[in-house]
Order: sequence, then C-alpha cells, then structure tokens
Amino acid sequence: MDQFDRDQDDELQFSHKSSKNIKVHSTFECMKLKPDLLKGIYSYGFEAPSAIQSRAIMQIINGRDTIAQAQSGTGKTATFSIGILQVIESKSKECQALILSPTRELAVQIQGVVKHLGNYMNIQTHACIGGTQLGEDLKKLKQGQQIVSGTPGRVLDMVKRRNLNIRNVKMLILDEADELFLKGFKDQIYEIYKFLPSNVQIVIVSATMSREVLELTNKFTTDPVKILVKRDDVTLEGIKQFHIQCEKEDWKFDTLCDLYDSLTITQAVIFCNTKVKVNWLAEQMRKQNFTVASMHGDMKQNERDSIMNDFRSGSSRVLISTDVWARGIDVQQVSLVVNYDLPLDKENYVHRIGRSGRFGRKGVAINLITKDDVSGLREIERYYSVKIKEMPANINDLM
Ligand SMILES: Nc1ncnc2c1ncn2[C@@H]1O[C@H](COP(=O)(O)OP(=O)(O)OP(=O)(O)O)[C@@H](O)[C@H]1O
Repeated sequence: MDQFDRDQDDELQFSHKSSKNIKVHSTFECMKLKPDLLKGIYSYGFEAPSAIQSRAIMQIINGRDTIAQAQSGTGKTATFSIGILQVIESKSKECQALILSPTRELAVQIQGVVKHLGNYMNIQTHACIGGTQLGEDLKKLKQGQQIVSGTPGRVLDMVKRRNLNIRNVKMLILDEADELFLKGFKDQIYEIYKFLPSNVQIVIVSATMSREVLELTNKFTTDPVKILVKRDDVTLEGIKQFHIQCEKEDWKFDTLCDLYDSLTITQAVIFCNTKVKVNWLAEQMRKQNFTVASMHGDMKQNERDSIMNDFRSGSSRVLISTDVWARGIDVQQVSLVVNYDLPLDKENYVHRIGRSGRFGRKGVAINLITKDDVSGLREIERYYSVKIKEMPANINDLM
C-alpha cells in the first residue's frame, strides 16, 4: 500500500462520512426564514436553494456546529450568510457573527453577499481586512457592526486593541477552513477563538476537507453535523479539464499566446505559482501586445482593489494571478482557467479550476505541462478520479 492508498483508506474510514438523516429543505419558504430575509434572498435573484443550502442552512439556524463541504461555486457563501442573518438580533448592535477567510478580496466579497441578502434587515456589516487604513476600521467598528467578515490578522489586531468586541459573538464561520488551518493562519485563529464565548457555534466551510483538517476541527467543535463530499465527487462535471504537453517550459508562453482568442471569449484566469512569475508573464504578454491584468499579494491594496473592480466589471478579461485568486473569488463570467504552472497542492487544483463553472455554468480548465509535470498531473487524476485529456481543437465550443 503506497502513501496515496493509505491516505485514501484513512479518509474513507475516518473522515468522509456525512452525518445521517440530514433533512433536505427544498425551498427557502419551508425554512421559515424571516420575511425580510426571504425578500433579500429573492431580490438577490435566488429562486431555490442549492444542494448544500437545502441541507446546511437549517442545521446552522438550529445552532449546530456544522462542517459544510460542497463543490466550488455551489453557494456555500449564501449558506452561512442566510444562517447568520436568520439568527442575528437586529436590535442589538453587538458583533454577533464573525466570518474569517484567507484573503482580503474574499472577505470583502463575503461582506458584500451578506449585505445584499440582508438588504431589508437593517443590519450593519463590515469587512475588516489588512492593507486598509486602521482609522477607517476603527470608525466603522465604533458604529457597531453586527456581522464582521475579515482576514485573521486584522481581526485579531482589532480584537486585541479592544476595538472589536467579540464576547457576544454567537457564530464563528471559518471559510476556506483548510486553507486557514494549514497555511499559516492557525495560530491567529486559535488566538481569536480564545476571545470568543465558550458556547460559540462553529461553522467550517470549504470545497476541500482533508482528514488532517477534520481532525483539527475536532478540537473546537462539539458534535458537529457533517455534510461532506467524497473525493471522487469533488471536481465538477461541468468543468472540462485538459492538458497541453509543451516540449519545454519556454514553449508554454507561445502556447498561451496561441490560446489568447479563447481566453477572451468570456473571461479567463491564468495561474502561476509565484509572484515573480506573474510579473514576468504579464510583462511578456504585454510586450506581444496582448491585453492582460495581473494581481498578487505583494501589490498595494488599492492597486489590488482596482484590478478586482476592473475584472469584476468585465473591463479586463484576462487576469494572471497567484493562488491569492485560487479560493472563493466569484466572477460568474469566468469560463476558462489556465494553469501555467501546476499548483503545488492538490487542494488548490480544485479551487483554481473552480473559478470557472460557477453555479452550474460551463467551464474549461487547461493545464500547460512539460514532461516534468506529467507525474504531478497523473497524481491529480488519480487523487480525484478524473481524466485530464489532451486539449481538443474545438475548445471554444466547450465554454
Ligand atoms: N440558490 C442560488 N440560486 C442562484 N444562484 C446562487 C444560489 N446560491 C448561490 N448562487 C450563486 O452562485 C455563485 C457561487 O456561489 P459561492 O461563491 O457562494 O460559491 P462557493 O460554494 O462558496 O464556491 P467556492 O468553493 O469557490 O468558494 C454566486 O455567484 C452566487 O450568487
């Protein structure tokens, strides 16, 4: 038995078992939500709950610690947002729900979703993220924010400075929880947790949930309801996955240039593994007169914001980025993802390709590989039980 088999075996035995008899609520009406919340949901354009929403929202509302795994783009954000908005007491100005996520852009996006869904509820929400003026945060927090969505560093800072009181928080949401636990945020999360009331409800969310993460969550959840996805089902049918074999690394660039027309049919995200490579690739593309935007974590926040705004509005169509863009970011028009570099971990493969094919839309993922990447690609295929075939000629028809 090799490491892979052992992992799979462990996972089958230990972690990937959903709780039994989870009731499915197939309409928002039958969840008996507050009328103003229901109004917010419908005016946001939702008609019926997705699979995860129909299972997890009521568990969250009923106060259960919840581990909610569902494929990318299937509506996890609204799942916890609706849960929060239903239990929040709008009369109290105290912070009652805290949502943590790994990137600033994601924290802002989540705050936007909460705000829209709670549009008719007189709820104050705030995005508490690094890279912004402290003064702005302080002013907003002083006004009383019932729901705070933030990145762990800034939230902890605000809590320690006593500008954010989380003593009355009823619910802690950890979005992209595996990333939060495994990528350097663990200590900050534990520290924040210490400031929370002991009976705080915990909601753990991600499209990927390894055994390691589930074990870690054991430490601070109580008898959680688990809604999990088997590894074979983690990738979406609607996202077609391909590879292009390049003779050597240098040739990837020409291959990408050849793909440019396909990239601009709708919108596309190209992933590189380092900031240096993002800068390099963007520069090379521009030298060849291709229009591309680029973004990574070393850029100033106002620059990141303006790049995000341009991409969200559709005024830029091709974005080159690092894994800062891999998780959670929802731009429905993205139908193509290119891995210029294969990701360094298998989880982020799923998250990256999941930037396309949002909520049932079609998507295409193309992996540019050299012979050095073949074994990595095979491992991804094996891990998720998918076939990543050579890219066909009719790629534009698939988007
Ligand atoms: N019930 C619904 N009806 C219609 N659209 C919905 C519904 N729920 C969510 N959506 C839309 O689906 C898209 C994806 O939702 P969301 O960003 O919450 O996905 P996610 O599951 O968090 O994905 P990821 O794993 O990538 O973070 C969003 O544009 C959202 O507005």
